[in-house]
Amino acid sequence: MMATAVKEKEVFKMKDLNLWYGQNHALKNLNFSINKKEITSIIGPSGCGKSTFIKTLNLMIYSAGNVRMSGEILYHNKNLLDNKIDLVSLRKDVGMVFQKANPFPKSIYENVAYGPKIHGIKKKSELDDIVEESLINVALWDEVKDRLNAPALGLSGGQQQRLCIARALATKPEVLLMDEPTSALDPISTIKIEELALELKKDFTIVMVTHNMQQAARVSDETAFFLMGELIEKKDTDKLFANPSDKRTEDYITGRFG
Ligand SMILES: Nc1ncnc2c1ncn2[C@@H]1O[C@H](COP(=O)(O)OP(=O)(O)OP(=O)(O)O)[C@@H](O)[C@H]1O
Repeated sequence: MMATAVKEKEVFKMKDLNLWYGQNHALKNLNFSINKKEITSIIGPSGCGKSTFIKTLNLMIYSAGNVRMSGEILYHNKNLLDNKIDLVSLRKDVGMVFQKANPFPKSIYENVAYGPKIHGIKKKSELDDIVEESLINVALWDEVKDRLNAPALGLSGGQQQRLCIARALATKPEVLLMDEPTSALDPISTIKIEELALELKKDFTIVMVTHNMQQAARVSDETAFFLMGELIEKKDTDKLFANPSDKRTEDYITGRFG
């Protein structure tokens, strides 16, 4: 018998998820879901567990070492905390981009072709198509199509971040995790990434950690407010900002702390 039913529109469902770094109880009894083809923002003050949480969704959290978890993280009907999970295939389905763009010190082309090559695609024409499609998807193709063999590190910060998103998209994931994807970018590059996220949610499910409440308000369908490892509330972004249910959410979004 299946322990938990997952609704069709739910991509992830957390059930009593707890996480400890050694003795530090960093995530406490999380129970909520992430919906398909929506943008879900995770907000909250520094140290509340945003990055920890987002890294549980593709189990990158294991690389922190000294981590213990209990409960369930259902990805569709699979519990990621079962030890049978194939990490390579999980990370193909659940891609991630980070605060600081981190292209490989290789060409623009090689950055995007890297994932598909690892997953066994060898044919040049097929790789070419994936590279083109991924770069079109992040609105970078026109800017780089004449210099695909140039070093990725020669791009601007905003372009590098879009390249990293293209790299994540090249393996055709279902979910894109974004951990403060714009905090190192100027306002114009930030808006471009936000517009891109809105475009991408037609095809992908996006989970985004952000320090920037205006950003959460601008782009996300749902917003989750974390405080000291707990989920205080999660609901439609408009409702959370206009009409928070919890005093602590209200204090945070009105700038009274954090
Ligand atoms: N690798 C680690 N080892 C031990 N403790 C950690 C580790 N990473 C994070 N923590 C602790 O877990 C808690 C949550 O940290 P986390 O980085 O998830 O918060 P955050 O909300 O993303 O913060 P910020 O907004 O500052 O990035 C903090 O108490 C932090 O010190």
